[in-house]
Amino acid sequence: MQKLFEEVGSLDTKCYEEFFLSEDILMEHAANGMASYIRANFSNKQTTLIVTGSGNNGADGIALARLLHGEYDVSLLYAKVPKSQMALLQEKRAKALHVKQIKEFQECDILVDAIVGTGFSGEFSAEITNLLHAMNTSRAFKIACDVPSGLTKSGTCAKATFCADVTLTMGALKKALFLDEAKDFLGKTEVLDLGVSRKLYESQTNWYLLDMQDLKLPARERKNAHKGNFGHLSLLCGEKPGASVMSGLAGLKFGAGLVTLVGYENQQLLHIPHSLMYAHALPDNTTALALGMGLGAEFSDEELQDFLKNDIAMIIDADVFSMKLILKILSRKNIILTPHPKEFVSLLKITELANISVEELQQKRFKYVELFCKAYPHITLLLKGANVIIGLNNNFFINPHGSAKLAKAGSGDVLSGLIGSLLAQGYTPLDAAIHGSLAHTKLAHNYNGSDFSLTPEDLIQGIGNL
Ligand SMILES: NC(=O)C1=CN([C@@H]2O[C@H](COP(=O)(O)OP(=O)(O)OC[C@H]3O[C@@H](n4cnc5c(N)ncnc54)[C@H](O)[C@@H]3O)[C@@H](O)[C@H]2O)[C@@H](O)CC1
Ligand SMILES: Nc1ncnc2c1ncn2[C@@H]1O[C@H](COP(=O)(O)OP(=O)(O)O)[C@@H](O)[C@H]1O
Ligand SMILES: [K+]
Repeated sequence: MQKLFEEVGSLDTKCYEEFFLSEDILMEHAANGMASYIRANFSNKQTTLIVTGSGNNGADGIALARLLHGEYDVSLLYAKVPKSQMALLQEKRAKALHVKQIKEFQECDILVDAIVGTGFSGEFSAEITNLLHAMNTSRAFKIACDVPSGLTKSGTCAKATFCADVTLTMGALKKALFLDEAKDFLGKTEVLDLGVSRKLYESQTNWYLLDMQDLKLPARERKNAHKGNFGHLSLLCGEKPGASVMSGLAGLKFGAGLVTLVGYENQQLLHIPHSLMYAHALPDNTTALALGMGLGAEFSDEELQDFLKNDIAMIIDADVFSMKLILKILSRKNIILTPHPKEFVSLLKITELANISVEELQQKRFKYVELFCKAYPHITLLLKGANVIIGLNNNFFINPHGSAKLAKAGSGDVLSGLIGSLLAQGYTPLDAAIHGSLAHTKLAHNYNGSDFSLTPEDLIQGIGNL
């Protein structure tokens, strides 16, 4: 798990005030980190172009050009002339060493974007927009210095944004890098030290980035065990039974000892897989209940209220986010909600926390997750998306490991089954959400068919190889 920060200016200040480091030292380390990356990954026969802006991001780029000069065929292109004190100083040094400067974009092997960093706001001029277009269509390997130029602090992207293969970010990871919109521009990320180790540079935070290695699979350590030791997951089976069947199969495969679909009174099912049980009432030994997936309006309000009255741990998804009865359980401790953005917008409206569009939510995902978790501090919330956010009270976790392979109906049903299974097996709601989500994204990652072809059945099949 890695720490995430809203801003790193205060961390830089700590370096100046507590560790007596200067801005120059920090910048030299930033540039050196980028130079080391280039040396480790590319031969000095490859041409490098560094495109710089007027602020300190540009200054990082000019310092990098100086470090590589004499060793690599490196050119500097000023998208904007140096303006900040550090940029002017770096320009002076580069000039003294006769670092090559060019006036127009040229093809190269390694392209470094140091136009703007965390100081960017608004949109670029037509000139920089055109330049970014040329950079983005270049065949070069693309490196973003600190952040891809065009990404703002809040995580939204300018109309023209640099599209990096790798983002070498300074000091610590910024939250803005992990908003859904940034995912197409970021490439891989690496953190560069700024003259002190990352551990010392970083301070307290309540936002974390999940690593794939954090995944804790359900362990079957007990030898003298029976199915009753691994929980009983029950799932409401409604209008679209396929959804709960997929959840149920995922739950069984992920280790729940028993899985039962609970249908409504007049339900007529053609067939359900033989490994799932079927009932019309909630089995007494249920240890976790999953509801919402394909639910529809088949159960009456009274029936649903009876289910919700149970004190059992629950994972709630899909259709329930448009029902007012959800308000009755939001003070409970053992509940996980797993809305996608549209469902979360509905939940925010029902709870009267906000009346916003999906677009606004997507631009301010962090803010609205924090708002909900503050209002309902016992609920574990998992907001789906390209980067999943999981929140409980004042702690937040981002899972960035998913991919567009998962953008298909039924992926979310499998996720509900994975989380429900862990909940049934005794994981806390927060752990069930974190590890269920990590397993879900690992399943997509492990799938070796073509990206467009992943189905919920493939995800379920893959559980056996986790
Ligand atoms: N101590 C420090 O300040 C350190 C800073 N570092 C680097 O400095 C960066 C932050 O530097 P700055 O605060 O100077 O900010 P930036 O370099 O990100 O950008 C600010 C500059 O960009 C221009 N700008 C802003 N919006 C623009 C727009 N829409 N179109 C065109 N130009 C625009 C501004 O006029 C200003 O000159 C970080 O991202 C990082 O790369 C690192 O070297 C580490 C140390
Ligand atoms: N582009 C993407 N990148 C990563 N994960 C994605 C992407 N698109 C969808 N997902 C994941 O797939 C799942 C989709 O769930 P959901 O929208 O509820 O679908 P359904 O209800 O049809 O199963 C979520 O876990 C979501 O985070
Ligand atoms: K940049």
